[in-house]
Amino acid sequence: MTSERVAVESAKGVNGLEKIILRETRGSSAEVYLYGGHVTSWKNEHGEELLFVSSKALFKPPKAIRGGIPLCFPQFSNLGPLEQHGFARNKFWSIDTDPPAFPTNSSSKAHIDLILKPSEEDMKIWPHSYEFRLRVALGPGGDLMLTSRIRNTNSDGKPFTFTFAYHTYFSVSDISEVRVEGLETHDYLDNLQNRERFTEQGDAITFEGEVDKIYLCTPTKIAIMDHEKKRTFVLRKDGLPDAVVWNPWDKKAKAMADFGDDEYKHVLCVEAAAIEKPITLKPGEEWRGRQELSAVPSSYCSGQLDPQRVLQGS
Ligand SMILES: O=P(O)(O)OC[C@H]1O[C@@H](O)[C@H](O)[C@@H](O)[C@@H]1O
Repeated sequence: MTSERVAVESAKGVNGLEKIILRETRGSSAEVYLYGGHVTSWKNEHGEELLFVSSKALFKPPKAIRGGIPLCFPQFSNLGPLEQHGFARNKFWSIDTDPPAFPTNSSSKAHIDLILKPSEEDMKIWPHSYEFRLRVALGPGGDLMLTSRIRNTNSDGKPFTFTFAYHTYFSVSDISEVRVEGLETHDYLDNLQNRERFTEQGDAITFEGEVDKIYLCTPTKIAIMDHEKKRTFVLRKDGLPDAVVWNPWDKKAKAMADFGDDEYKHVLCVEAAAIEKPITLKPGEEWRGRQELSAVPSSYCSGQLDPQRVLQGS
């Protein structure tokens, strides 16, 4: 059927890297690179890009792509012996042609299933056998849904432990006009202060400088309000108690070779994550972590929008 072909298409991306394009009938789209199992584009039905990818992103293994949605697994940041953010984001994933049934009753044709399994070389670095299945799906309204299923397939009876994050780079008009609702009053570990624990004060989070915080035990819904664009991103998550908020600001931006000097103004990372309490799986056990993003027009102007309605609405 033609509609089937339009919904999921394979194409060559930057530097000839293979990518999958998902299209929904109303016009929204998404792109996923097999390199990293990495979502690099999410556009609404008007063709507007909702994710940030740096103009300096390299698209060259072994460097992870700067922007979109890198997957941090099996280690978030440098919280362990592995390379920063683990290795899933710089491995080549495969298309999973026969994924086990999904419990979600998504009717969307615009989805792709990817799988990552370790090679013998990989097992020298992390001596565990696993199957990491990722489903990327576009809902009828243009929502972007990512579901990760990670299974321990060790045959030596050993459990393994990991931390995880969907390192989502949201495209924003001007970081100083953005506020995040849903994390206020929550405890966080401040990566800029030796991961010391603090409690967030105030009504909402706004940005005036570098931020790198791991919010703990956060609600399932977080709103990112872009006043200038009159757009609100709603992040819904399941199985992912923590939420990282990161913006490198000017100094760190300049220090990153694959990030433009002024690009920090147009990006905010809010990352659904499982960090504080690492996940342990025994052989045969599976963990699931889901992140769903939607972008809704917001008419926030002089307090017109009640953020609670955004957070509590369906
Ligand atoms: O440059 P990387 O490895 O992609 O990491 C970017 C940032 O990712 C964030 O998630 C971390 O909290 C930051 O500490 C880190 O700097």
